[in-house]
Amino acid sequence: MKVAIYGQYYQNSTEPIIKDIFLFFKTNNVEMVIEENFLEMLHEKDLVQKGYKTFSASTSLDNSFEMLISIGGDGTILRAATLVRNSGVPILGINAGRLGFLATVQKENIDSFLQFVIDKNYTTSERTLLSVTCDPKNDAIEEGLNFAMNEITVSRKDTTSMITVETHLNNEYLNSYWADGLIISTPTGSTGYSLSCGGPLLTPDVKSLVITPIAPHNLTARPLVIPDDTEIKLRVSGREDQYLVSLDSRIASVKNESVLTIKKTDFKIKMVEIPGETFLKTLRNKLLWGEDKRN
Ligand SMILES: NC(=O)c1ccc[n+]([C@@H]2O[C@H](COP(=O)([O-])OP(=O)(O)OC[C@H]3O[C@@H](n4cnc5c(N)ncnc54)[C@H](O)[C@@H]3O)[C@@H](O)[C@H]2O)c1
Ligand SMILES: Nc1ncnc2c1ncn2[C@@H]1O[C@H](COP(=O)(O)OP(=O)(O)OP(=O)(O)O)[C@@H](O)[C@H]1O
Repeated sequence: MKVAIYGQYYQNSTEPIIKDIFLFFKTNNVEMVIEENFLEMLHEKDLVQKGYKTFSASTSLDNSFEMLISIGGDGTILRAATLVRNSGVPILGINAGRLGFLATVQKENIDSFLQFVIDKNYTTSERTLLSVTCDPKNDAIEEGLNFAMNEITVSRKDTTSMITVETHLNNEYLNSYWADGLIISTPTGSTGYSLSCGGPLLTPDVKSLVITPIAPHNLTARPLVIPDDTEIKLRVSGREDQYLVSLDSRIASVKNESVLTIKKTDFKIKMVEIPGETFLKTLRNKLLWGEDKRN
């Protein structure tokens, strides 16, 4: 068995996690291929021996990998998705961060969870992604990386003034949102930024997207759930020349009046689900459902 290992940061708390993972996989004869920048950080701290094979953003993973293990928080998983791309390699997140909504394995239980991996006793949950193209073309929206697992947003830049987001669905006019911005969220992203702006929660397997305005000044503008095969076109205007487009954690500046076309990608990202660690359990645990002792 071969696994890819990825992390974005090195902190003191990385050491015990790495030790646990490496010892477990070595004992079980699992080959580890490590993302090149992360391996450099581990070498600097003298945490692992030399001689490991590496991968990078430019050498895409293939289906000879059982999975990619992401060490960090949700942000690290979002970045891991840009390494996995359309390879079909599933992602398992070990939560070294704070919330860890997508990173489901707690660092205290690494061994018992990795045993499920060795035994191939896990399922995968397929996540819909969104892609964006810009007309005229915008080099800051990197070709090949123009997709998001959580959401694509447009928002105001360098101003407190609101933007107007003219929105068409399948070429039919929907609305011109007058707001700080607009979020187009996948079901995965529905528990992220969209939730903070009053959007609904979607389970990951729902075939829908959510359009959630960010602080709309039109008080009747509400989050809207649409089928995930909808083509969404946005044209932004505002006082500044440019506005911001975000794809999960990444941002680009786009010129006003450009047309953004957003639709789901033709590939999905697979997230590893360990027995007993379901989305519903994560909802209860991370959103503290059931903590109200009155019921
Ligand atoms: N006001 C907000 O809630 C807000 C604002 C900007 C971005 N975000 C989210 O942050 C993401 C980028 O992450 P980052 O690490 O670069 O930023 P960050 O460091 O600001 O962290 C954002 C927080 O959102 C959580 N998060 C990310 N994806 C999530 C998901 N699918 N479900 C539940 N929680 C999730 C993370 O655990 C983290 O606590 C964006 O995709 C967006 O969803 C949220
Ligand atoms: N490899 C790592 N080793 C140890 N700690 C890490 C590692 N990666 C991330 N962390 C910790 O997690 C924090 C958040 O990481 P990351 O940016 O991946 O997640 P996030 O998007 O902020 O989400 P979350 O709220 O789930 O932590 C970091 O600031 C750090 O404290």
